[in-house]
Amino acid sequence: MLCLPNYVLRYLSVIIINRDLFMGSSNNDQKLNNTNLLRKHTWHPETNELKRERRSPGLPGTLNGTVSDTNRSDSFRKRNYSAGDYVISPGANGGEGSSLTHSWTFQPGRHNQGLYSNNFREAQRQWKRLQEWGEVKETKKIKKRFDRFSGRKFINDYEIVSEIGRGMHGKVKLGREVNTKALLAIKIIPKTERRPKLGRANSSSQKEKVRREIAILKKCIHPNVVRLREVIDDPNSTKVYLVLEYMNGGEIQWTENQSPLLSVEQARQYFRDVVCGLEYLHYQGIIHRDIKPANLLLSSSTCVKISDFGVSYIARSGLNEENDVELVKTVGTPAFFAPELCWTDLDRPRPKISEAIDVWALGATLFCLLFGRCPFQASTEYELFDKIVNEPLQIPSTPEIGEDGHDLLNRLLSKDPSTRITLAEVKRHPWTIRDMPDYEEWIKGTNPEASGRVEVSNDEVASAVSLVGRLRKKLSKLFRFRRPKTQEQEVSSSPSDSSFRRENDASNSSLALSITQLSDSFNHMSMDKQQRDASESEEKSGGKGSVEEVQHLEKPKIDFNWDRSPASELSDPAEANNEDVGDEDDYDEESSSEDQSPNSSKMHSRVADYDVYSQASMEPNGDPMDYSQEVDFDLKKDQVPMVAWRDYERLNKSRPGDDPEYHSISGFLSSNGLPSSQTRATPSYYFEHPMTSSH
Ligand SMILES: Nc1ncnc2c1ncn2[C@@H]1O[C@H](COP(=O)(O)OP(=O)(O)OP(=O)(O)O)[C@@H](O)[C@H]1O
Repeated sequence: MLCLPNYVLRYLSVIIINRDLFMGSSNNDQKLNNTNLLRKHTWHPETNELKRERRSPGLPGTLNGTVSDTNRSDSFRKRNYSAGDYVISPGANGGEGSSLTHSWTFQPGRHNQGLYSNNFREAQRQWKRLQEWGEVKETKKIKKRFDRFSGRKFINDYEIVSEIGRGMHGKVKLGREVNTKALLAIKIIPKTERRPKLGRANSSSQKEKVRREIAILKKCIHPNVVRLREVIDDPNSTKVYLVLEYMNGGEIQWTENQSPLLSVEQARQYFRDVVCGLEYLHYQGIIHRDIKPANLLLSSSTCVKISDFGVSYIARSGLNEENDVELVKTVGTPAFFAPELCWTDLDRPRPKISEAIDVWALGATLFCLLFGRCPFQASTEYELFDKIVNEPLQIPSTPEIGEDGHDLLNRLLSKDPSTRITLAEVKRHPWTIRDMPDYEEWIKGTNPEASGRVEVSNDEVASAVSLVGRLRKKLSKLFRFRRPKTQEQEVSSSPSDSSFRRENDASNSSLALSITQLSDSFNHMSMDKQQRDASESEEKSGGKGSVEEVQHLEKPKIDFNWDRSPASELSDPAEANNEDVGDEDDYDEESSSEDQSPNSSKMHSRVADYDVYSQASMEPNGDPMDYSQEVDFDLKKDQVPMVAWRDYERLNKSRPGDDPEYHSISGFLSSNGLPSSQTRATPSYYFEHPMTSSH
């Protein structure tokens, strides 16, 4: 009989089992299932469309049974529909309000190979490729470009493809390296918190967070730690750009209505990866302090990597010798806090805080992955802390994790950090190594000592990000909003104005104007609202004081100064179609290095951008729109209608109803014939339109 090697047999069985995936099927239902089986899908409420999600398929074979969906609520639909790693769309067979019932039995597919044969080797192969990146690249200059014909946006060597997600402090974009076409994640973090909000870190802690994250990522190079490729930190920019390895599986999806989404085998596999990453970090003297499923990202080979080092602790002289007060700070996520962090008992000494807090959080994370809920739950933080410290751990009976599973969880979630299991012990625990063909090889291959120790010094943390000087910030704002001089502005002066002059160059009259112009611009932005408020308060008070306020806020005259076409301004002909642009939403915050010259004609287009936004983009109630989160890029003169159109569409969508203002814009743009990126109307057309010029 013909003897075939094991791997060939495995591939053959995968092909036979999944023949419909490979050969197609005439049955529509089957096709639907197959499509859904290949990728996780997300329902997009705005378009009522199913879209393929960035997340890679997980490990088939995790769910046997029926998944049904019958007239689920809207809020439920907005979340991903998940069934194991597969998603059923409510819109797939009929759109809004339809019901859909599907059942199937999963079969092991090609993605389960890693699971049974240990994905460690694949992860290592992938890791080798990443190592070709070498040292983290540090770039001190940022150049942003927008190709108006294709609508493509670029930051240095990367094209911005889409947005992956947003965190508390920044956002993450999917980027594509222009030369290699490799996908990367670009994390954009403000160097300082712009508008500190209640419950948000203040400016200095934000700076510290960014610095720590960069300093750690620069040094920590490990297959289970998200890899940093480049830091783009332009001193003239208020943001820092971290170019990271793209984790196309996204965050681990582990729960739906408090039910687990992962099989025990998947949870175990992910757990092993986190143990390796964490062991490496501890070896390097780093306590992560925020281990939880949301900070664990999946790569294409379903290898899990630790991310988000914003609250990590960096020991100066090895973890064992430290007993820093810094460690006592309760940073991280309460549900994953170790008992020693929740200590409220004044009669008993608080146990020493060490890297064991990460081991607890790892236990809590494993609990989440296995059972779809946190080990301790409460409605208030106080109650939660009390439970974490005093309540015995209850391990659910399903799914069945065996005695060794119970033992491991009990030891990970030991209330006393001195008896808590260590990571070295975890790696040899029977539950961890179950199913591993050669666990000794794994333990040897993942020994952190092999990678050598790196040190992250305080100096490195302190110098991880260049700060934007106050002066620079002022200048960048000034040039962004600077508008052509008027006689009135020439003679105006204010205390801030003169102090600014003293600080810099008294002879520079154009700079002397700047603060007035700047504040004028800001006033202009909020003018309509203030006018309304002022007249309201005048009405209420019946007095005259508020009238002065209104007069003070008189609308500045719009004067476009676009003698030259943007393309002709570019010195490099190759760049003729690629204009320099601000970042997606940093339009009102920063300009790139080359825009700093007051003589730059790009500056004028920025002035125009501002005016366009302040005029064209009011909320229907008259409030100026907050473009800090919305603007995709700076406008140039012939893009104005296009952006306005897009805004119209967006507003109109989100506000159905009859708003004449927006319908008027719509009519105007449609009559212009090309309500798309091809529109070639100029801003003057736009402002001559009776509706828009009436503002
Ligand atoms: N390298 C990456 N590859 C793919 N997705 C990523 C990557 N880094 C972050 N993400 C995703 O981008 C989103 C935002 O990430 P970010 O770290 O800014 O937010 P966060 O995890 O909520 O952090 P924070 O606690 O700082 O707010 C998250 O959904 C995260 O999963």
